[in-house]
Amino acid sequence: MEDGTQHLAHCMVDMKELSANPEGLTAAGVILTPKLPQVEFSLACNDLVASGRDRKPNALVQVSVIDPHKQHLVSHACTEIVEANKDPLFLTGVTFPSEYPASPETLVKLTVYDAKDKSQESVSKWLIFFCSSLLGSATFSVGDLLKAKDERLTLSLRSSDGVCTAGTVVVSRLKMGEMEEVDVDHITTDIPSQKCPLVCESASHACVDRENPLTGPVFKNPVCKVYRFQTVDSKWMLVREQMEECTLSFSIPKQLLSLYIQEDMSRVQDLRELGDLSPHWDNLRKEVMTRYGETISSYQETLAELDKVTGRSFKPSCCKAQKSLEFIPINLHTQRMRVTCPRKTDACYDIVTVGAPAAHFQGFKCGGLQRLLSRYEGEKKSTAYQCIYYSPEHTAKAQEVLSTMSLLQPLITSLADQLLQAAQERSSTGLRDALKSLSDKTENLVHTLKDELVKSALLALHAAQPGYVSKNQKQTAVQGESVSFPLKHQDSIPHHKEYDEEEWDRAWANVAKCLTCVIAMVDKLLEDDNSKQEPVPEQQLADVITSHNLGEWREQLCPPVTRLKECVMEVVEKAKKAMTFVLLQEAACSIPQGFLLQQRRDVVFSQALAALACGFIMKLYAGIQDKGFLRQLHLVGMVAQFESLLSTYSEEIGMLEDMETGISDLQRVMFKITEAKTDDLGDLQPLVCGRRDHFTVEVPLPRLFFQNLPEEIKEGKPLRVFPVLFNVGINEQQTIAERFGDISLQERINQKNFEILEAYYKSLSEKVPLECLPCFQTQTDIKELLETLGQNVITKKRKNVEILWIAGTICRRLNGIRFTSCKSAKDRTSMSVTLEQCALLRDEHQLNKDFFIRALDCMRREGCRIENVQKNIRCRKYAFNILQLMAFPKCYRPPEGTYGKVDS
Ligand SMILES: O=P(O)(O)O[C@H]1[C@H](O)[C@@H](O)[C@H](O)[C@H](O)[C@@H]1OP(=O)(O)O
Repeated sequence: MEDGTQHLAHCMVDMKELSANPEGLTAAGVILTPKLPQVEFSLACNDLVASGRDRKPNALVQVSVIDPHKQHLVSHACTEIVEANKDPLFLTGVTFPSEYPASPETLVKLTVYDAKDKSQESVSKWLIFFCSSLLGSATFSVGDLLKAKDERLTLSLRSSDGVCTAGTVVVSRLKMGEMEEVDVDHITTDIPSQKCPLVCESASHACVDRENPLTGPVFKNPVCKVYRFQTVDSKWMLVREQMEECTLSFSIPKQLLSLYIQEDMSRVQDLRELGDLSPHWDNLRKEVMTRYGETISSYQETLAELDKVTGRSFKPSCCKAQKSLEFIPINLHTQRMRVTCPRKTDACYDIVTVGAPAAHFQGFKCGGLQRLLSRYEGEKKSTAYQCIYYSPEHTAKAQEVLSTMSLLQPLITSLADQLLQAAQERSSTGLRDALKSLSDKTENLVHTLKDELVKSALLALHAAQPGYVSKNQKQTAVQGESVSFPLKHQDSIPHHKEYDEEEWDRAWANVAKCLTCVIAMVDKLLEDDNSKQEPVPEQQLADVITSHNLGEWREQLCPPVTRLKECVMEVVEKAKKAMTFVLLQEAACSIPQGFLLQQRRDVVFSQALAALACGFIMKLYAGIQDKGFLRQLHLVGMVAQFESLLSTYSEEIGMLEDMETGISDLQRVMFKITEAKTDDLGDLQPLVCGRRDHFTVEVPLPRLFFQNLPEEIKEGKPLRVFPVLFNVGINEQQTIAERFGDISLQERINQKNFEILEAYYKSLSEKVPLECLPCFQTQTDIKELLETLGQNVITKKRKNVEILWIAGTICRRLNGIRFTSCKSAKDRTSMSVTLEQCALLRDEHQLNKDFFIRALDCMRREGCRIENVQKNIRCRKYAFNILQLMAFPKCYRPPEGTYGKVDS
């Protein structure tokens, strides 16, 4: 028998081997299907003989693979312990993912142990082998199983001396998606709820993959687990968990960092272009530029560090406070539960798990973003003695005006050129079309420029130039706010002429006038063209000919179009300076705090966006053939529901405050679907563009999939997401918060996000027929669920996890993206994900109630989440102690033996 250390070592080798072929993808073409697990089987034993005569064994099977090259055993999987049963039937199955180099020759060794007594469960699973006695073992090849009748093998278990038979082990192949209804009582057991191990019969040997073929180029290193559980009517359901990493963990933050750098560099450039400023403003500008420079070089350093990281696609929890990785989300994984039930189509339930998007490196001593930002706004207002105070709304408006102008100006120029091109070609339709677009865009621009903020900022900028003296030497009013800094007349500098307040109105009105001239000219040309086509008397015909001789269309149209372009250029330049001046105020009065806060916000947003993009793509791939879903997506958008289990005590308050802002900032994100140039992996990577106030994530799809999308999506319609966050703390810290502290943060978050969710549902039901939503067995009306949620968020009830359950259910019913989070998405998150999975099996797949706790324990003991813990801390134990667990709601407590102190 191998000792525990060997088991552990083998297990780690195993993990390495599993990730050896990280891509798991076939070559280019329409590739996106990683090969799915092909060989999966369940185990049961019969007639086991325990050492003590009167005892029935507590059996577990340890599954090892004999490595043909190295000729040694590699631990592969382990079942749960079935207590006091000589004919145990194990719920945890065995799977060989396609990445595992299994072949028909692969030899599998099954070793059955007797865990003696229940107290042994309090030690780690891997140590159980130390204190267990070996009952017997059997070996078979994968080929034997595939060839066997009904793909089932019954093998004799040999005792350690190889002489006696210690019972039998039954190996039954499992096939997802190929389950027939089978009568299940040809193996007798002592426990009525444990019947036949035969859960799957297939008509054909070919494993048909009924999952969506598009599983994606961004998901990596799958970990799979299979189980079988009994339904209320004594049938068997087959369940597979698949957990994957996401390459977006790194690629989105890296793209964002480049965009932040680019944005800040262009801010610096804009500030330079403000021209001469009086010494006071010039000094502030220099200081602000220095700060931008510091941010830029810090981000460049981080980016360089990240570029050095290769081959990793997740950040383990132990690196959460590492500076160079602060933009990377913690422990980001996707998890899919697939369920096969007799006579039913398979169902999949997806969830994204991620550590709280928060500035772990910067720490939480002074709280998190939500608190820091509001405190900072207050302070800024009262201490902005050096500069002009603009409200956050004004600053946001200035950013918006800048973005709009940077989009519209080049567009107007190119539409003006298109108009001239159409004139050159004498194309009436071309002229009309180009004119229509040109008018629309120019009107939009004029509308943007008419904003009072532009006008008042121009006045403020004028006053900030060297030698300015105001009419009455009095403080200048800036849009209802007063300039708290007295603008002094500087004698040494020549005086400006008085500021002409009407000048700006004339400037933007000129743009409108130029457009009117262009429209009039196009009308005239088209009218002339029309009349030329009508039969006309001789004299009039001569006039038409003469008028045409006056010049070609292009020549006639050129002067007003050129004037329009010049006017647009002129106003945009002025407005850009004005808005840059507003942003200078914002930056100047916030030195250094504002810059530090912006960096914190960038960090948190980066983690949140990586998680969101991962969830969006997972959802999109899964729903790519679902017309209702696609319709909902482009007509309204998708809910992204974050469940958080942070406590409102100590440093987790700060985490939650960071998370709240990070998630809310996701409202500034849109998605666009594009057609990939090729099906190569590189061309299928999402692309982020935009700036802090508005980012777009472009998701390329292979041609085949892109072509079948609704026209609106193909045309590049921006797709919205509605992020919502619900938090309920569950641990001992939350107990303290509830007894002696303050849980108002949690209450406020839940209330606010409930309102967002409610508003989303309202708009969804107005725009999309509710038949577009997925069907569920539990057909409680969504409205009713919302009402219950609404009541729960206002009810004072300790650790009211029902809020999370109902919010999660609503999200699934609304076809949204589910996220679960805690500090590191390792321990509490694992409890929640497994609970949610079992609740879905109970509510949607008639899981037998006697199997609920067993299923939950199996998943927590042997499932993907314990592998997640292993990946993070290289130890298979949830980091809870007994005292902590006593404070947990019961259903969040892991089974004995799976938790404890983690040796680092
Ligand atoms: O995954 P988490 O629940 O955030 O992990 C916590 C765990 O809940 C807690 O009991 C333990 O003391 C640690 O703080 C874990 O956080 P880590 O971030 O250290 O994994």
